[in-house]
Amino acid sequence: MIRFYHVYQSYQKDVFALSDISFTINPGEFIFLTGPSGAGKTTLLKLIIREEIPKKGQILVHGQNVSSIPVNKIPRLRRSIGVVFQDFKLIRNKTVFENVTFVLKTLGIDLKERRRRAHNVLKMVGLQHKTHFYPLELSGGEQQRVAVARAIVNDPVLLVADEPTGNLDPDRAADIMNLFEKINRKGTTVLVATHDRDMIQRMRKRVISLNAGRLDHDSGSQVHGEEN
Ligand SMILES: Nc1ncnc2c1ncn2[C@@H]1O[C@H](COP(=O)(O)OP(=O)(O)OP(=O)(O)O)[C@@H](O)[C@H]1O
Repeated sequence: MIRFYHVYQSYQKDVFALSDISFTINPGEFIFLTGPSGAGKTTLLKLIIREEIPKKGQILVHGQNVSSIPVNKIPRLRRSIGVVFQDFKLIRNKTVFENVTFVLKTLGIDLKERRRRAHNVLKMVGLQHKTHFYPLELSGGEQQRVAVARAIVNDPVLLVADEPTGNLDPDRAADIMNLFEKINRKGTTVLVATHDRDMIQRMRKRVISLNAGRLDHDSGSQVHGEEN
């Protein structure tokens, strides 16, 4: 599903945001990616969605080498991945409904079906009553939940989330994690970057820890026969 093989990323000469990262994530796994601020978590997620290309090493996502994937195949790769960005990336002049169903519209899915799917996911995140609001009319936590709804509306094969509970109170954060677990049980692979140690402990999932760009620990490395 996802394989990193001796991956390096740098933004400045000889300064590495990621150094020699290798791991494999199998289909259907639920993984937390953790580590201090600046450890490289967001960078790693950006490499998976091909927002960036590694300086060295190989990354396979769904069997494709993301560095060499043709430009015209990138949209298809991205459509199979639901992403919750750290800064939500909601479109300001579109309503919650339009934000959540934007991708469905580009895929030619009709309004009735878009409404049905939006209703389902907005109910899951507890925002069905805010369907026609604009992002700036919502709290930070509500915007975050819209971003989660948008990420799952197209039943992605892989869900990638960068601090998806950072702006939420503990009860809401637990709701979102329960939702992710539910999605995971239906077969979606879930990868969540977070600082929240309590949540990680409570959830008892595989944990990959980064520190200063290096893979510090992978709780699943023996189970999954990795070479870290
Ligand atoms: N576009 C960029 N240009 C230059 N340096 C960058 C860029 N993006 C990230 N970095 C650097 O790469 C390192 C890793 O950053 P990254 O955002 O991946 O960390 P993180 O673990 O996600 O941190 P946080 O928990 O604070 O979000 C940091 O030292 C950061 O300053």
